[in-house]
Amino acid sequence: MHTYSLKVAGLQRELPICKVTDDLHIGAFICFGDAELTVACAKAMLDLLEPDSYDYLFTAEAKSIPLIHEMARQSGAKKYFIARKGQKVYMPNPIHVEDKSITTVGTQRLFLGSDDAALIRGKRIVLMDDVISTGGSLLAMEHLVELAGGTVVDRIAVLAEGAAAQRKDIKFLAPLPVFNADGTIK
Ligand SMILES: O=P(O)(O)OC[C@H]1O[C@H](OP(=O)(O)OP(=O)(O)O)[C@H](O)[C@@H]1O
Repeated sequence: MHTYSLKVAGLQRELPICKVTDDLHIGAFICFGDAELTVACAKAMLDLLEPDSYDYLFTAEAKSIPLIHEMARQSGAKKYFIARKGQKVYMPNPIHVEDKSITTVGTQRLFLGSDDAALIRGKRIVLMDDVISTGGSLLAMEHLVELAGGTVVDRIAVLAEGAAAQRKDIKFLAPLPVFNADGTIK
């Protein structure tokens, strides 16, 4: 398998290059289980945010969960929000939006309980994710926060993949190219 050598937050990792379609391959950035990387990326992302400029961090499950937790822990935040990709019985009257990402076949849905939505109402929210690629997940999170009555004041990720690296409305630690089947950069 081809790999891509990524340096981010002062650490080097070899990302396996995985097929999305015959024409599009991506470097798989998986923070799960990598405590050293999670701690370093969380610190570097917090360095890009003004501490007083937002009330809550917000993400969608799953791979960004350790990252958002570590960002909250390092910044002393007592609360953060995670949109779920399925409805849970303990979610009172959940609100939901459609979500489509580069790595998932078909459409997902993002859910938020009305208890969480009530806490978000009127608050300044920073959206965070491990990777922003097509921007589909970010857009879905933004819609969910708006539906809850919150205001998105910043968008931050570890990596901006492909064309996302040209976006001016997001903050990120490093760009991640997309690849051809032979492992060369597109
Ligand atoms: O900008 P996009 O095209 O939306 O792609 C980025 C999203 O895709 C990946 O999540 P994935 O859908 O694989 O979900 P997971 O974290 O639950 O595995 C990644 O963690 C981002 O959330």
